[in-house]
Amino acid sequence: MSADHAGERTPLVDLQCEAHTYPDGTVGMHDVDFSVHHDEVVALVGGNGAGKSTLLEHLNATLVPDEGELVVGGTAITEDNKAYARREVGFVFQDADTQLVAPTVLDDVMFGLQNYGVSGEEAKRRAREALATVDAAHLEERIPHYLSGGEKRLVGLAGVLVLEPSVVVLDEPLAGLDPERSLLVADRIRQIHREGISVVVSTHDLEFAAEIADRVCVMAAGNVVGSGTPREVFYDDALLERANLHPPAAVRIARNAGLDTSTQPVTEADLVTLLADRAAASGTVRAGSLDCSGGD
Ligand SMILES: Nc1ncnc2c1ncn2[C@@H]1O[C@H](COP(=O)(O)OP(=O)(O)OP(=O)(O)O)[C@@H](O)[C@H]1O
Repeated sequence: MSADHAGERTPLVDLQCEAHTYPDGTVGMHDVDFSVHHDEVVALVGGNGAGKSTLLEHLNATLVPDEGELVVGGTAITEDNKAYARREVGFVFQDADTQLVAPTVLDDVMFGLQNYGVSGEEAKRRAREALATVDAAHLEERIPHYLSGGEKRLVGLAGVLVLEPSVVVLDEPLAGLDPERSLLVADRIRQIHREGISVVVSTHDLEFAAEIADRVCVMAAGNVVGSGTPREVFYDDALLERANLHPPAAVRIARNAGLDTSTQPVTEADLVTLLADRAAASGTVRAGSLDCSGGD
């Protein structure tokens, strides 16, 4: 959906945080007003220490504001109903070890379901289904602790999806993943979105953000300093500079090659289309003969 219309509907998650101060006195974020709406993928971008993880961890009440409020599905979250926030907002941590607790992968994915009273056989069936969704069915008998970083991330995602949350939050989902697994995670995010689950990801990979996001929020020094569609954000040089970010490759290549960027290409597929159109216009290449396997 268009980010411009995002504010017209009741958000799934609505966070107002005047400040979050860590025990050592560091202010992790301040003056943040952040919502997640139905049917959207939001990418949170920003330099190291900008406050992305701090913000994400507020979305399911892992962290709470010094002053402010978290509202999930219209319900204000307090000490007493944090479990509701955790169920509605599934969190895939960057450090997957924090969420893998059981002796085998299958047990681990079943764990949350069993906590909610789902019986053994039913929990097993649903856990297997969730593992298959993230292409990790072959790992079910493995010991979580010994999985590779990328495998842990996929199993963590299965453990979240199996609980059928309304929002999935992923902190740096591509960190440490090989290119094949990165494409798989991007695909899974699109699939989760198609199934009606909203997604929030933090990432340093702006190409990935351009590929998957409906809305990009830019953080700097603990604050959300700008947001918009990928095109709006990735052609806003002043905003990117403020957050110490460089535009995604498609933007840089289009500019460096002196292409007409009035269509604001932000993805590889956009760039290929622009090149194909230009080649067709100059009569050198038949339109459509260039291909881009990365796009959808
Ligand atoms: N547990 C903590 N105790 C003290 N300070 C913290 C803690 N966690 C984060 N911070 C600080 O809060 C600020 C925001 O950190 P955060 O991890 O949210 O940033 P980030 O944008 O996710 O960074 P990165 O991209 O490097 O992961 C930083 O100054 C960081 O040092």
